[in-house]
Amino acid sequence: MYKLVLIRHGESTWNLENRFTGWTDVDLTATGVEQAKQAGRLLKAEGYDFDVAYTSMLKRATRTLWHVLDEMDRTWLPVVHSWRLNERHYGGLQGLNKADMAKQYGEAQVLQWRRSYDVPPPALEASDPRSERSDVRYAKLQPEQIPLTECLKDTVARVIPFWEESMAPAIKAGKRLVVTAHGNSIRALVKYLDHISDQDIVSLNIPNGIPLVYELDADLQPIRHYYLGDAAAAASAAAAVASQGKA
Ligand SMILES: O=C(O)[C@H](O)COP(=O)(O)O
Repeated sequence: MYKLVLIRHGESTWNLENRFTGWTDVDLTATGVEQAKQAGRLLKAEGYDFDVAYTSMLKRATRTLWHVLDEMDRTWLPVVHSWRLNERHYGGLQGLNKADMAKQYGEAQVLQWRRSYDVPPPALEASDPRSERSDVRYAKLQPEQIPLTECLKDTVARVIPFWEESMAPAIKAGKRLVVTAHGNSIRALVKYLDHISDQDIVSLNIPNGIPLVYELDADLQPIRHYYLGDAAAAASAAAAVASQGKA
């Protein structure tokens, strides 16, 4: 049996301000730092250890990983960064307040933008100053690989090749992985692993900074999954994420 640990980054400045973030590179708040440290302490206390860490190209996930590894005295572990683990690109919504958008366009529209499987939010213009197409960290990508918007289906389409090419082979080679990523890149992976339908994925929300453990069989099929620590607190934190789109 293999174990895979997934952690959504701790609270970010734009989580606190309730703004659509996507690929915008915002930092953790003091609360987010504490959540990340707490995740590391919990993992250590529960006897977890890792051989390799995976994270995105964004600082809220990267710093979360650093705090986790620091608490575990594992700052020397190899770290793999991939743009494929970045948050879902939120297109023209990036920077806008979720509750304001619900007031202006209605909660049903915001729910569709946030959670529908295959309807993307309005796209950014490639020339929009918010576009990441000229960001040096993505210089090795083709411009078309840098999204101007994404629905979850698009995020699945970039996360799963990385799972298959890098993460899954590492797990099968006996490496213990910790992954710090984002609400929707984790939803993409979880949808794939648990074979969640396009309808049921709408109601899945991932809380900040709580380790989500997957136990996987020899074929990497999930046996069970659970949040470490207080299950009720994890459920209420996930419900709070769902509520961010209310007017
Ligand atoms: O990009 C964002 O705004 C958040 O990290 C995830 O947002 P969501 O829960 O609204 O999809």
